[in-house]
Amino acid sequence: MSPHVPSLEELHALGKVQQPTYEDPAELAQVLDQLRKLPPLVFAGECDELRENLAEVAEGRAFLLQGGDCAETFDQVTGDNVKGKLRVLLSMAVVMTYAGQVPVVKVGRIGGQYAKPRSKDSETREGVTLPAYRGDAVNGFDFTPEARRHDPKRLQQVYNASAATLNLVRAFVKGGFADLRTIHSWNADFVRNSNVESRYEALADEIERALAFMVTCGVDDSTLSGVDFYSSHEALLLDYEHAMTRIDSRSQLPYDTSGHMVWIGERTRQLDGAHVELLSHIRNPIGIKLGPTSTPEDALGLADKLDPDRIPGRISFITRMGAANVREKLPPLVRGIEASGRKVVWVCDPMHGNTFEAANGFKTRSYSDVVEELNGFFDVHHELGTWPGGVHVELTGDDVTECVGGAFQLSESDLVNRYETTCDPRLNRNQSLELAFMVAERLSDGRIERPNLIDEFRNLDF
Ligand SMILES: O=C[C@H](O)[C@H](O)COP(=O)(O)O
Ligand SMILES: C=C(OP(=O)(O)O)C(=O)O
Ligand SMILES: [Mn+2]
Repeated sequence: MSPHVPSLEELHALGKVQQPTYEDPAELAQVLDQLRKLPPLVFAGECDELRENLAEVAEGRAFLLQGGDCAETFDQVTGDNVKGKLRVLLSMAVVMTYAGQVPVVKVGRIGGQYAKPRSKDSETREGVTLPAYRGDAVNGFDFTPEARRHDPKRLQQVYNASAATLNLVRAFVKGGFADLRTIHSWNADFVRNSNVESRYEALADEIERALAFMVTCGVDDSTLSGVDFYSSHEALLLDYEHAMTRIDSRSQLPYDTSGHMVWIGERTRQLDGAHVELLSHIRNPIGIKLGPTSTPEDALGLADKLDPDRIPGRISFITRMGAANVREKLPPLVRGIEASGRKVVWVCDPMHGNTFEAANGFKTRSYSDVVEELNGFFDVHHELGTWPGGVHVELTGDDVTECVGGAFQLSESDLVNRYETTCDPRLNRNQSLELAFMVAERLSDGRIERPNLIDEFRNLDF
């Protein structure tokens, strides 16, 4: 490894925030040795390509859609599950591209999102206290001492599960599943009679007609058959991310090859901490979560440390203020960064600042709070003249009942029906598509200054 990347020991010496505690260091060392020998999961060139796409977002010429599970699990690595998530993300992207008239950069919280930071180290049920579940990368969800033990062999399973997922994602997005001409079939088994369903069907009809027209006119339709889709996860486990960091043979620069984009969470963004240090050395595009306690100085310090050369597309600030805070807390951060002359990607995570416990004990979020935070995000950027670059959401392709509200007006008493997440509540398929229509409306309602694709099209030299 390049002398520029600190050793694992040096990183751990900077602190062990949110890290597992393993009983047997030799067992961990053996797993990490194995991981270091395995092939990269993504290629450095793909990370560069995503960074270039994100540079377009930073310039206001594209929009980022980043979404997927809060916590992926090993037993959900199935064809149907991966297909379901991809289907909802691609449908959302189509809605935003067509109705919002903006190119959409598509990034999944997928193929690596297996480790979770927690607010408490332990969990107590009926008088029994055990270590908290920290994601399948660290321990098991079952409430038993065996399952909750931190097991380093799980890191090998993270690699295997990520490889299987990414393999299928690549096959789907390039192998015909994402072909725009099949857009109707993506949601053929939609929950019937919903307002979202009919809006989606109408939009799909319009797109079909537009495509048929293009093809009739002789426009080359080969570009319709596949899309670019990238993977991302929180770079939480230093052991794993360090082991997956490799020197790119073309550039001799280090990349974290566990995913295309990695982000630093709200709980691990300490400027002098190990996570910021490791990510300052890798060349992937980086996300940085910023919660309501973030100051402009925090954001500037992180930007300077993680992107001293101001590489376009390198940094995305993923703000997660909460619906009640966004209008007050976001503007100083945006002003501070803009005043430094930096062009970053501003992304709204409308999930993590809006979690609450329902009366029946389920951890949930209200769809209306999610929309409220997004509206605040769009309004703030509109007022400051900056580009609201993207949205980062926790969602699933299934018809789960984890967040309240939305088209079907899920109530707290509905949560029990299909509550399947192992960590945070996710938007279901209807709620996700509803959100995509809402975002598309905000992007195209004329309030936000942006390139007009129709004008650009008119000026094309045929
Ligand atoms: O996904 C984010 C965090 O891991 C999660 O919100 C923490 O949840 P907790 O407060 O239940 O630990
Ligand atoms: C842990 C997460 O978020 P945050 O770091 O913003 O709390 C997450 O994205 O699941
Ligand atoms: Mn989460």
